[in-house]
Amino acid sequence: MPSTPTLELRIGPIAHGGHCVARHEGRVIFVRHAIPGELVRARLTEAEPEAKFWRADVTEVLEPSEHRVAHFWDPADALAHHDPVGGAEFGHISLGHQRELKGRILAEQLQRLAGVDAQQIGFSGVQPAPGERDGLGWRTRMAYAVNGQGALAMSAHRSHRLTALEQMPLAHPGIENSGIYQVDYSGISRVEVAVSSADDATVLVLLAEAEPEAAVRVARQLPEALNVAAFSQGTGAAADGQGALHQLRGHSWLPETVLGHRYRVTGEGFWQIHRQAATVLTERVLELVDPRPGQRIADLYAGAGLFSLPLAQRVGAAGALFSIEGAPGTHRDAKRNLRALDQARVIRGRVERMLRQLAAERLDAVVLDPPRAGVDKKVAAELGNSGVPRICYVSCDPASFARDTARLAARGYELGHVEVHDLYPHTHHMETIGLFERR
Ligand SMILES: C[S@@+](CC[C@H](N)C(=O)[O-])C[C@H]1O[C@@H](n2cnc3c(N)ncnc32)[C@H](O)[C@@H]1O
Repeated sequence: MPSTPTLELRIGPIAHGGHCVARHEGRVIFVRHAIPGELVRARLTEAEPEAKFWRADVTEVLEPSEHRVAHFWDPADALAHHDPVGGAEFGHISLGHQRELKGRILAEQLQRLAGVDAQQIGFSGVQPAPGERDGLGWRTRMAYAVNGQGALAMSAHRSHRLTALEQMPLAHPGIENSGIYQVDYSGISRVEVAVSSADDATVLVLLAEAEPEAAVRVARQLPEALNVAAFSQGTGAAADGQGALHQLRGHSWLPETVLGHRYRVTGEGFWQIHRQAATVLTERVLELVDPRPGQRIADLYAGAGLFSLPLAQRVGAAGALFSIEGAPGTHRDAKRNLRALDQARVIRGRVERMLRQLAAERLDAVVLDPPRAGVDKKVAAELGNSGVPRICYVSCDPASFARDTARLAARGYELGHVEVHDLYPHTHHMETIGLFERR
């Protein structure tokens, strides 16, 4: 029985961050595992008397939404467990309605933070990945905690409580069938697993923050076919990438192929998570930016060069492509991935510091794909002052995207087109692409 109090709540609108808004005696309560319109009983998880808002998790549904479905994964089912694991927090909502809610979140954020009416600029709803049926098996990258018994585990939302796992239905079958769940990971802090979407089979296991003897012992237990490396993060910020990778078996990188272009991605380096994301996003960026021979384009937060490579190819030898990435390992991948193209200038550094250097380059377009936090104020201001005719902004967070839309608008850039792709089914995440043109 729960020791914390429960409340009966009528669920209001969906909000950014995967929860719905409800009110109790005038106070806002952010409720997880609910659907707008439902009447639920919810357990308070954060309820400081003086706090402006509280948090709660649904424990019982008194009046279900017509869009409620049985959760596909028991450990994440809030109706079955008090501390459901995170990572599939929309699994109780039909896939179609998940997309409807994500579209509402984007529209609300754009309206509230940037004063933009999404419908007026042609926003036509959230698009599923091509061929999507059940929203399962899409994650080509997984990160697991390790519990006290050495088993792969995940934590509940805003909690350190771990649940041991024997499967994760959102993970790519190449990961699920690789034999990783049957191993004792004692002595390892975190396990990251990635599968190549080029062949759906090559798997790399990264043992993070591992005691050296433990890493060797675990590598011996893992099936022979798997590539294994030990990884230590170091102390720097992600973009400064002070991590060190130590190869234990096979390669410490994965091959990827997107629209006929071949890439190599180092274990700890960034790559899109959904098995189709790299293709979907590259196709859309190319269509929106429409690069022409001789043009000069910058790809900021470029990762391993996913967009840089086809952009460089399209601008051709008479053009120039500037690919800027902060993490050293990922930058090295980009250098290697773009080495055949003389027009590609692959620059390592933080965008905040490098953008000024591009000011004299008379750019025709900028593509940017920052981390969840979006671009910082200074980057938005410099981009806004750059005079570049078009900016294609790829974003994994609708709130920072809307905030940056307002910042760019203040410098004369109008959001003329926005689209959202459901590249994180059964979670509240989404991928937004916006095209800004200079007024
Ligand atoms: C969302 S990923 C996009 C990568 C690439 N566009 C792709 O789709 O594969 C963001 C990238 O920005 C890098 N990054 C984060 N902060 C940065 C910064 N301040 N300056 C430069 N790169 C940064 C990360 O290392 C990561 O590779």
